[in-house]
Amino acid sequence: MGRLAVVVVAAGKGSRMRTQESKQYLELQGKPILVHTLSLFQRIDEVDTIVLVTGVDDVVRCSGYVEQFGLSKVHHIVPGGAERQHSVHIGLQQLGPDVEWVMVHDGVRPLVSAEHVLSCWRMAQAAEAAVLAVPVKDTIKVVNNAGTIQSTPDRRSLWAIQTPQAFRLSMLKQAYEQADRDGFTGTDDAMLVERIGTPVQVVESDYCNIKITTPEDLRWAEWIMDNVRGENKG
Ligand SMILES: Nc1ccn([C@@H]2O[C@H](COP(=O)(O)OP(=O)(O)OP(=O)(O)O)[C@@H](O)[C@H]2O)c(=O)n1
Ligand SMILES: C[C@](O)(CO)[C@H](O)COP(=O)(O)O
Repeated sequence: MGRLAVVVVAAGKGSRMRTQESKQYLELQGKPILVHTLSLFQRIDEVDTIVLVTGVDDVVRCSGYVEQFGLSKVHHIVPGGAERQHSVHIGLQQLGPDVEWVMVHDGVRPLVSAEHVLSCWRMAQAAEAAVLAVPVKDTIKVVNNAGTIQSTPDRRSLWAIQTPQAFRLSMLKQAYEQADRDGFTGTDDAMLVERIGTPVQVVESDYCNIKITTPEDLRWAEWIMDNVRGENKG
């Protein structure tokens, strides 16, 4: 079986969190959010290596966390780019031909369950590309700039996409290179893979795998860690 790498992207500024400190370094249960995320992948036996993509000014403190928290699978810590897509691309470039599979994960999703991570990877091994997702619970409307509803897509076909997103590495690299050549920017990795014609499978996750984005998410994340995901305490 080919080696599995995880690229954890954590080079964002967290502007929607509106804190001076980037949100990935805010503490959850006494440890930085990013440390919880890295610790989760550190504990999964199937993961061989982790690439951490961080802010240019945060490489040194992240090296400190790797030492302090025994994150021995973090083999690369590299500065990211202006958009998430650039950061992922930089992360992928650290991986050599010995790596067959890669999962891309947001540093600010510390509450994914190990079981769902493995389900996603298993699906990728069968289908080349897989992402975690949940069915949307609200009715979704397409609204124009004037605030007028244009249409109501059938909710049964709508899924909220999460990470990790798992792929054969060679195919994902090809998708990133094509996006680069075309000047295309997407908001997740699957979008880049879809546009080179590779089908991406959805694996049902749960609603606890939140992306910590705005201030209320922090309280919600504390609650989930206390009441649902004790095992995610890094
Ligand atoms: N240039 C960027 C932008 C985002 N990310 C990472 O991508 C993940 C998802 O992005 P998001 O939640 O949007 O984070 P931010 O870009 O930091 O947030 P905001 O959009 O509020 O500024 C985060 O772990 C973030 O650190 C990254 O590595 N490089
Ligand atoms: C990749 C992602 O987490 C899927 O939900 C999300 O698209 C990234 O969020 P961003 O706010 O667009 O960076």
